[in-house]
Amino acid sequence: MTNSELLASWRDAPAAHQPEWPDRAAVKNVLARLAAAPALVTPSACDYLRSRLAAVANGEAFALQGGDCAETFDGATPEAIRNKTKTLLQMAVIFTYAAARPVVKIGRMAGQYAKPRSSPTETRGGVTLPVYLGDAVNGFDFDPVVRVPDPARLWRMYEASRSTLGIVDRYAHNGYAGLDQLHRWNRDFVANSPAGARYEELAYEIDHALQFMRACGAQPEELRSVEIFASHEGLLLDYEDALTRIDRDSGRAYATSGHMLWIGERTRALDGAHVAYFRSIANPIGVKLGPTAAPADVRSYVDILDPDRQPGRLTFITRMGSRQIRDRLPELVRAAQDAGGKPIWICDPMHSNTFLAPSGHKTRLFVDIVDEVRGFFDVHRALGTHPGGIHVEFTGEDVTECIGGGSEVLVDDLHHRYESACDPRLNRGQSLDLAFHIAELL
Ligand SMILES: O=C[C@H](O)[C@H](O)COP(=O)(O)O
Ligand SMILES: C=C(OP(=O)(O)O)C(=O)O
Repeated sequence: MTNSELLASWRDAPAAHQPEWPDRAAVKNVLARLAAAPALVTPSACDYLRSRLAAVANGEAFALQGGDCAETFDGATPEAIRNKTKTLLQMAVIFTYAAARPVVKIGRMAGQYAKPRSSPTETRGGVTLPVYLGDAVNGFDFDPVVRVPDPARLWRMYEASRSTLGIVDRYAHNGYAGLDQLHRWNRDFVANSPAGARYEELAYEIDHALQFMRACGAQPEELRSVEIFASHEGLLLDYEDALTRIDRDSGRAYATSGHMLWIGERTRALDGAHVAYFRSIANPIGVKLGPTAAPADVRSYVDILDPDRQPGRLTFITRMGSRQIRDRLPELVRAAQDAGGKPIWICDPMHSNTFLAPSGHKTRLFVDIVDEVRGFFDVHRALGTHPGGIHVEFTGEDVTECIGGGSEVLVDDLHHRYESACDPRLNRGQSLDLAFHIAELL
């Protein structure tokens, strides 16, 4: 198959969870605009992430992937993005110190605007409307006009992603994200949170170590800037295809909407359009694996998506649920080994631990999240493989969406600040608390 045949091949396969746009001409127009627009990330930056992930595949680094369940256009403010970035950096510092290994930081950011849903419709008070599919497709308000898929939103997704990348990039490189700012990230937070206070103690220890290093003449690069990569679920294939660019040097195709894209649990059919599209791009990619994933599927993903067995190319993001992780994961890890693959294994302890609280809020128990991560580490330790990282949904705000952890959110607190546009996220205290639990495992 030629490169362009490979790139076009996804169009012949069934594509699950694609929006039904009412105005096809408008879709064509916006896709043409996107196809002519500048790439959001460069192929060389994607290759660089792959090289960093190769260290994770080799057991020399740990990966932290996290951010909102569903980004929103209104939520893409500099302050909210900085708060999310700070949370990501604080968690990463906790891991780095605990594991004494580099942490590859990957935001669920700058592109996480489309959601696969369980049902195509939502009913409230006897009224049924199309379900919210993410800001890239329709609006969140329960209103018949707002819920109609609008292709102009694909352009807004591009713009919001571009502006988010710019904010993160400035934050990462202007001195605010360097290790000498450890206390500053926590300043607004330490007073009212046990996890913040624990973090502060750790920050003092790190300060001490840094002073020692400076006294020895060392100037670690992380003191001044950090690397933060962007990832999202590559759900909307028309959007991804329009932003696919051929790298002039290598002749390979790259999704330029983000450094790393993943295939979701609902769209990972082996003969489906998502697998076909992902096969054609050279980015580092992920595949979510839920409890129904079979060992034979894993062998096929390795063969189809990582034919060259390139370290850092393929990540399996497992989301089994705290009750199934210990039973389901071992055979999948062995299947990847049988196929001669060396994928990265990342634990998503969020997506199979969701339930509906009596108040009607979708929520997750902090203890289940911790337990799934523990199960993930137990399995890898027993098999002698590397528990490569975690994938979490969090925000930098003090929301009340998950129960327990940090400064204890109770089931009756959920309504106080439930702001997620889709699934429940850890707030900042819960995120740091989780990071300290994981640090013990590291
Ligand atoms: O984030 C994951 C899915 O999009 C989400 O869990 C779907 O939620 P639903 O089951 O409410 O549709
Ligand atoms: C939809 C998601 O998860 P999953 O595919 O694992 O259900 C997600 O991570 O947003």
